[in-house]
Amino acid sequence: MAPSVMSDFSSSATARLLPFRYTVPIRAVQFQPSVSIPLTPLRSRSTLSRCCSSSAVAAVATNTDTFAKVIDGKLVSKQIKDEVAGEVASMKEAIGVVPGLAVILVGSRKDSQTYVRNKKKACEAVGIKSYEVNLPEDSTEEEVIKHILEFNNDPSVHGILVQLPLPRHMNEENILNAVNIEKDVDGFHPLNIGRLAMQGRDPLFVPCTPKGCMELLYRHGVEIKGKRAVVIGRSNIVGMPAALLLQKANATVSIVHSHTKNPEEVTRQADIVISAAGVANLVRGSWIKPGAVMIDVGINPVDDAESSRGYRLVGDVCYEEACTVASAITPVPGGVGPMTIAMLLSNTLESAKRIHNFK
Ligand SMILES: Nc1nc(=O)c2c([nH]1)NC[C@@H]1CN(c3ccc(C(=O)N[C@@H](CCC(=O)O)C(=O)O)cc3)C=[N+]21
Repeated sequence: MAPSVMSDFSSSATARLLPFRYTVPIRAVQFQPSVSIPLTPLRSRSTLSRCCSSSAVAAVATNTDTFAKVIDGKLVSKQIKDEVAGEVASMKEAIGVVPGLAVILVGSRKDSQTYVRNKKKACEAVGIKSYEVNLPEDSTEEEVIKHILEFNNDPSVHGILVQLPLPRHMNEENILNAVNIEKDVDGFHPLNIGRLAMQGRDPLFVPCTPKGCMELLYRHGVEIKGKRAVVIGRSNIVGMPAALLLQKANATVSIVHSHTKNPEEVTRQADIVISAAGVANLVRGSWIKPGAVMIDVGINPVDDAESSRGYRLVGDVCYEEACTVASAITPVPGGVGPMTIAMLLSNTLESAKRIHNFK
């Protein structure tokens, strides 16, 4: 039997994905101490198959009594996409405006191409028009900025996304600064991030991945106010904005990073963990407070001869161990990843509504 899936989602329309006021207590589970677990991340295939193989997960998953609930990001993202599709349709009917998203991809990284293709598909599925520019790896910063400025001035474009990472010779800051903040659906412009960090100010857009994490917490009735939260990682696009959002939601927040002396001990204090470290199986069972809620942002490829791609994706959290300690957990894949795309669509719709003053 598969782990139980949390399904107490709100049916709220995209009423702009505000925090829900009600809470549904997450059932605490019995702590099963794990014995002498090394703190070093598990990287080798042999260790991985011992710790976090999918067959091990399936075997343990038959015991649903002591098992964390699975926070199904794929399901929630589907729900959000349906909500967005409904609003896109009514906007088109009412004022004849179709939201538009422009995506700029520089270079030919396979993973970036896949992400961009998935974003385009997701746009199509909800009725958002997508525009794509592909530039060669050796383009200049000026060429990229030229396209950004064109999209800034194009009234049919409501959101602009520059796929990251950019080629090494480009200055990311210069490029992201060129995006009109009114169309910055990624929320990466320093003005948007700055407003996110300030009391009493609100950004026009919140970065998609951390927003997706918060949305999963809200839609599963996880109480955040007054809780201890730990964010692992401090990147501009995930860790740092995630910590700011948790703080805005009145959690007491710590950030664990590569120079933290006692990451395990700090993480074990947390009622809510958002992990965005990019290290496969970094967070072991012993790092987790019994009953904690685990949001796993990591998407780490590990070799897997049995998979057709030759690899499979695992999170930062050792899923199989966490399942016996945490009260709820996001899987990888199927957790935060699909939410990132859903939030991008939601931000693009929000932008079109704001620009056209459509309520
Ligand atoms: N300007 C910019 N904005 C971004 O939002 C952005 C970016 N650059 N660069 C790369 C990262 C990564 N990212 C993901 C989006 C969806 C999944 C996703 O849907 N993953 C699925 C499937 C993964 C698979 O099977 O390949 C899952 O986790 O279930 C993952 C990762 C957006 N990013």
